[in-house]
Amino acid sequence: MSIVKRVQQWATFARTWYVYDCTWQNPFESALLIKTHLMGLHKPIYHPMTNTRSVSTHRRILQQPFASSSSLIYAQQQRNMGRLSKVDPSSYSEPERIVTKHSAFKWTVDFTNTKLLGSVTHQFNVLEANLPAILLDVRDISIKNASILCSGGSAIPINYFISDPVDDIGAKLTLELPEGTAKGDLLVRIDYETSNRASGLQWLTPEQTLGKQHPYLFSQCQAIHARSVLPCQDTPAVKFTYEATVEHPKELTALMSALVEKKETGVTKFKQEVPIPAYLLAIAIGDLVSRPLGPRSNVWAEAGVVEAAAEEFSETDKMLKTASDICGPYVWKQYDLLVMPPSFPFGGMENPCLTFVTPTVLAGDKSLADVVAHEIAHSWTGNLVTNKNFEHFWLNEGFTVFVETKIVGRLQGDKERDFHMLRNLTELRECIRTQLANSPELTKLVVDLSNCGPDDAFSSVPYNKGSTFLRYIEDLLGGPEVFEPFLRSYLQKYAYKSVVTDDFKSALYDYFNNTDKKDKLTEIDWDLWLSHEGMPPIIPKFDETLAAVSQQLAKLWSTKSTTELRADSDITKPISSHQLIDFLGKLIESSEIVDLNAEKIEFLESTYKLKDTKNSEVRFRFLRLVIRARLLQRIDEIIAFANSNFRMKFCRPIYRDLGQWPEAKPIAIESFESVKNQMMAVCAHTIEKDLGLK
Ligand SMILES: CC/C=C\C/C=C\CC(O)/C=C/C=C/C=C\[C@@H](O)CCCC(=O)O
Ligand SMILES: [Zn+2]
Repeated sequence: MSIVKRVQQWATFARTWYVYDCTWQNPFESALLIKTHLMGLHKPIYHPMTNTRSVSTHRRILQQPFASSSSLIYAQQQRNMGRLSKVDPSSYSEPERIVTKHSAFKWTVDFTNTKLLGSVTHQFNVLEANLPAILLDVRDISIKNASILCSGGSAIPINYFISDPVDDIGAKLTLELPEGTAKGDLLVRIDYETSNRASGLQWLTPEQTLGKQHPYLFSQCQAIHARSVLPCQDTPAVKFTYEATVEHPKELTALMSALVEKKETGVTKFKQEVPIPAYLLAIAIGDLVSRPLGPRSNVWAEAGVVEAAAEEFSETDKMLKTASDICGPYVWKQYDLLVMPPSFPFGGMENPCLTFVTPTVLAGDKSLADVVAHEIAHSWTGNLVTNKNFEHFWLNEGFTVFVETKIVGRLQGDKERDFHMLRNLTELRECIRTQLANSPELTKLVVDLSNCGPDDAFSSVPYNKGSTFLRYIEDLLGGPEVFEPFLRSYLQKYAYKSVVTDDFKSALYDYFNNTDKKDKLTEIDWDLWLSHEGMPPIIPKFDETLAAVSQQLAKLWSTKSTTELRADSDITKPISSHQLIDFLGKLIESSEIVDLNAEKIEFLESTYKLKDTKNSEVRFRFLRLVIRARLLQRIDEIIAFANSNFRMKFCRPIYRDLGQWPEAKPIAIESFESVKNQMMAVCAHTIEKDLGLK
């Protein structure tokens, strides 16, 4: 073997080794020194915490690209070794030692290079004397400089390095502190820039926008993508206020999850005075206009869609008032909506002061505007009382769906409220049967994220199993009259804080312990609800009037032939779009559908006028039935829908279904490869896994 080849082998092994253990805590240290020498780095390297002299060498080595084949092994090692935070398995930051109180961003938005350039100044509260270093989360962030800002205005540069990359999590930024750092306030400024592959940002070219004239930028930080936008304590255990100065093309409008402080040509200043977790940081910049929705609400969108959006979301203020009646005062001052480009990966995102909402809910008849009720509810459940880490995500989402259904109940009646819950259960069954078929542990209400990134754990379980649990408790304790006052007291008790499930449990016991409901509490099997897999162990008694219709239709269409159906007048009785959605969802669930062929599909399509439906929930379910019927002649239509929006709720199951259909799979893969660059990282990454490409 030539010496060159031998050196190459060593180099490959050495790169793997860095990935395996970057902290020099094992007997291979001397081997590492030899290998780094062979790689041409020529300088010995030292443990980063004990020798600051060689920090520049660390940086050279630790910012090397990491071998992806070994990074997964590394991720497990890293988690098993307990190096990720105890408070939050998805974060390196150490909220038990230091917390961020306030952050000030100064960003220049560079559309040419698709980067944010600038700085963040964090105001920390140091909780431990002599803290050796501040650990922050980063992902694809390039640090230019870091310094401590002194009260007199001077800046002391500090050493820093990035290490310990973990698949789907990011890496650790260590900012070394001078010896004897005291407890209390500490200001640290970091100059940095984002990468053009930042997982939390999406940059659209003018051609990818509705107006085709200007570029567009938006963020999606939940669950742990804020770390690709700025170095931060990217854990919901930490909440901070923020201010931002954003320099952007002067013809565009900049919006953030905050109040606008000042608007000048090409510079917008923002302020968020309510402490938020990093995942609620949000920014959008584009050619945007607005229409008023109420005294504290506007809807923002590209001009081509703003009128339709204003009409669709005209109930926003009513929903806000109803939510305040249920939950307490609205503390965020403004509640605006921003209609996103179709590639936004979720239905809605509860960014404070500015909910992001997918254009796929613009059905033309307000039938999908429940998403807004959901995002409004987050103003209390999630944004005010926040899960401490994403293992307890059900505290955000289960509570939010629970409040959302209460808003629906107040505005549309209890029958609609219960139908909403029952539709959610249809979705949950489908999710457990398909998406989570091979991950039963993710069907638990409280999940273990020590070996799994939050994006991979995301499903409708925390939403629908969580809200079912709360409805069960509400019914058990005597209904809304008894439970809603408790809900308000819980929200008040933990407002501005982050919680785990035990906090909810103790609030519940504290509240009801001295009442006649005390004995009822003993009936709750917490372990069964929180830690067991599968559907909710108890389904509360819901009003089934509206669901009975969709149930009956699903039964007819799954058991009867097309000829029999043509003669059945029951199938043509008028139904609501929600009943149509639930009926199609139940049909998808049926283990057998008699005569599922082109003729039946066409009859279904004509009976319910599905060809020109604007309702994305309807179209999505119908096309899944087309896939189930294996109608290859309609593949273009299926793919066109999957690629018309990258809301993961729709495109993931469609791509997954296509991946299980041998004749369609190559077409699906080819289509996915051709559009994946237009998807947000989270969407491309999960579909890649669904299609078995990763
Ligand atoms: C148990 C799961 C643990 C962690 C997952 C948390 C977040 C993961 C993630 O990928 C981000 C989710 C963001 C969701 C935002 C909005 C949803 O309410 C949308 C629901 C789906 C839809 O309607 O499109
Ligand atoms: Zn939500």
